[in-house]
Amino acid sequence: MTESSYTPLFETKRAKGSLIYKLFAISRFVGIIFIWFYRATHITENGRIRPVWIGMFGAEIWFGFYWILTQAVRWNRIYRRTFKDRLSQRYENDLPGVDIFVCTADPNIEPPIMVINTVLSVMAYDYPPEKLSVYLSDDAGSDNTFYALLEASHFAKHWIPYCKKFGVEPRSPEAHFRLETNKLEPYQAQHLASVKKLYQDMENRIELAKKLGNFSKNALLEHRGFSKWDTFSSKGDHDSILQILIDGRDAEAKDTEGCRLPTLVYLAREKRPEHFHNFKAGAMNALIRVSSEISNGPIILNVDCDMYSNNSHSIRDVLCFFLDEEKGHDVAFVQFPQDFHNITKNELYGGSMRVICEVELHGLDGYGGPLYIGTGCFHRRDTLCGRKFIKGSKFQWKENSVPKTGESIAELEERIKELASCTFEKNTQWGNEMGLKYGCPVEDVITGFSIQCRGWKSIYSNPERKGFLGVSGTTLDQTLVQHKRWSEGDLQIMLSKFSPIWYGLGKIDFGLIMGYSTYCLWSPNCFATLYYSMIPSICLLKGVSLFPQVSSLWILPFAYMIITEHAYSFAEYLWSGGTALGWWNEQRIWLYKRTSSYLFAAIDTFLKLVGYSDSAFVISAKVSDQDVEQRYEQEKMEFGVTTTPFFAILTSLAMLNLFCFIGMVLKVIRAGGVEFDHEIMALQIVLCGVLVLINLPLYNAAFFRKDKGRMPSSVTLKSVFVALSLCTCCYAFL
Ligand SMILES: O=c1ccn([C@@H]2O[C@H](COP(=O)(O)OP(=O)(O)O[C@H]3O[C@H](CO)[C@@H](O)[C@H](O)[C@H]3O)[C@@H](O)[C@H]2O)c(=O)[nH]1
Ligand SMILES: [Mn+2]
Repeated sequence: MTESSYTPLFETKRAKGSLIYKLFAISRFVGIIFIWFYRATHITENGRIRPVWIGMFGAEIWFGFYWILTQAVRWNRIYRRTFKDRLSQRYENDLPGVDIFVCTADPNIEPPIMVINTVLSVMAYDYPPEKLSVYLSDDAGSDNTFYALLEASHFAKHWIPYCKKFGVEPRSPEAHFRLETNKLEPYQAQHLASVKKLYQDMENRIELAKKLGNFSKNALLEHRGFSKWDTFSSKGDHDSILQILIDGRDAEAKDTEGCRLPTLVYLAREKRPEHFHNFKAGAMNALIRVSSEISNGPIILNVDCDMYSNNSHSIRDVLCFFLDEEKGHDVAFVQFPQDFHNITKNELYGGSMRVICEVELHGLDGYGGPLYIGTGCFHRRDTLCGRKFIKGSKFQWKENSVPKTGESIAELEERIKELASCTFEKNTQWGNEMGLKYGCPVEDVITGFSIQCRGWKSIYSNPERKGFLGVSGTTLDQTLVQHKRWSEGDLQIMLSKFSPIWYGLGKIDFGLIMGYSTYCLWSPNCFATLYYSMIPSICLLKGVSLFPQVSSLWILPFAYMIITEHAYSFAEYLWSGGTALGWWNEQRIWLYKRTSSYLFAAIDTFLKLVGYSDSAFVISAKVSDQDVEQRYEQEKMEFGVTTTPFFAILTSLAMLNLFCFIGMVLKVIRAGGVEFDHEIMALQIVLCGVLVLINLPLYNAAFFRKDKGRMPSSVTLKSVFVALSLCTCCYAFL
């Protein structure tokens, strides 16, 4: 193709209305300055500094500063559109190989049947099968998962042709079977029935094998793979197990229609108690090396085991970015949003992260690209392995290929198994300059950031039809645990050598630095939020005023900030596709995350800094009991666990606000309204009142509910005690 006839493979559009938004933001900035000015000039009373006011000032400085950071992701939003027909015209016969990595780590939390649904969905991409290779990393080294994958390798021979023949979406069997099927043509209905029957038989066999703890004689005889478990002692202590279940290069590997099949590989990297395994990052790096000897696809897609492909065209979408002749050369990775198939209408736990996906990531894209968020992300293999971007360089897609060695599959497996051993990375740059970085609970974010600092861009791909759908947490505890891991990991990045501020400066756009900082500073939000949700309420009880009185002009900036904050976030939430009640729920979960997850994340990060604690990767639950599931569907908040420290804090705070509010009301009644000055207390009454309102589901769970999801009475008792003591102490000393 000549330069002049260049037609792009994708287009980029800027969001409309950004001027209006900028004016609005400036007016809010002025509001912040007024509030700061008010605090600074009113902090003394009769020549003495009011200590409680210092805290208020501190909190307001933090909130103002943090709000400024969050502006970057709203200034400059962009949207992408791809032209897949042009891609086919130009590259159909030269498409690059794509290696797909699926990670799993625990067959109880992540049932094998769910894992293989994800695997099958990515095997059925609309892409030449001989260029597709799917790798499953199993950090549990579970023979159940292996067995399920073996079953999937057979079922794929029926499933893939079915998908392609009828062009079905999505291509995860379970998700497809969930769809309405009564409108199907008889011809497809017949095929569907038979493929469904095969699926159910397979599912039964997998279930049965798990129950009995052994595998059908056929499977054992047929597959030498099971012998690898002979030396297996536990999930943390075993040899590498590498099995090529379908060899895509083998001309015999065909589906029922005679078409080639994608390569399918099972890998359980070696684990030994004396070698730290680095969680998912370790698994990914082992996969990068092992795959480089089998298929060596220049593009790598990484998905969590619950994130099935919901759109069979995603690979083609992504290639429009990578292969664009003008703008594709510096693209390191293409990130899809994290979407979920089990979100309820008013998402009680804010699970969809709506505003992040629909607004903020588009904003980051405007400054050089979104974060790598660990799943639904396509990488350029070379970049992931540490290659720098050199300005002006153009990438040759055909470079990567695996030399033909003529070995048998078994010989190949035996030779490259070494790449997944515990000692392989010793004295290498893996986990550091090469592959995913180690030592951070959000390996994804820090890895993506360092790639961007090497001069690469990333792209946010958020087409109408969602690319991937996973499982969102179905209990409050799960949500808080997950956010603790994220906010802790992000804060660690902020304090590490790879801090967006000092490491990123000069390497990436300043807007992107601000964007990263909003996430990396999630956790420190806990302090200002805790202060603001406790002290004004206690002062209300005591009759100490912390805000300007209603008749003063100083009330204006406060009123303006409070009203615009909520009105804007409400509008933004609705634009992003949410419901009004969903927004209200979002406010609650915002408060809960900030006062529990973020607090523990900050404490643990501090302990880690002084060498007292190690951060772990607590795997998010993907299945739950039926009654828990039912309450989730009904959007009833789930509190029924005693073992979590989160609830004690949340309940204590809720009780504290309840007591302060009731105390205030009693005082007013007793004094007949004489001694109580509503004028100077108005904002505190509103604040405390809203905190009580937002906690209604919690009081309900603590005092009225009878089901298993209610607040354990031990937690309620403890919290009432803590709240009462806090009220009394503060009352005495403030
Ligand atoms: O030792 C481990 C731990 C986890 N995983 C896998 O990592 C994935 C993500 O784990 P999950 O518990 O589902 O975490 P989430 O909180 O849902 O994960 C988000 O956040 C993580 C970083 O904290 C990223 O790694 C994920 O990709 C991203 O989806 C799953 O497929 C796990 O099987 C491993 O392979 N090995
Ligand atoms: Mn997950």
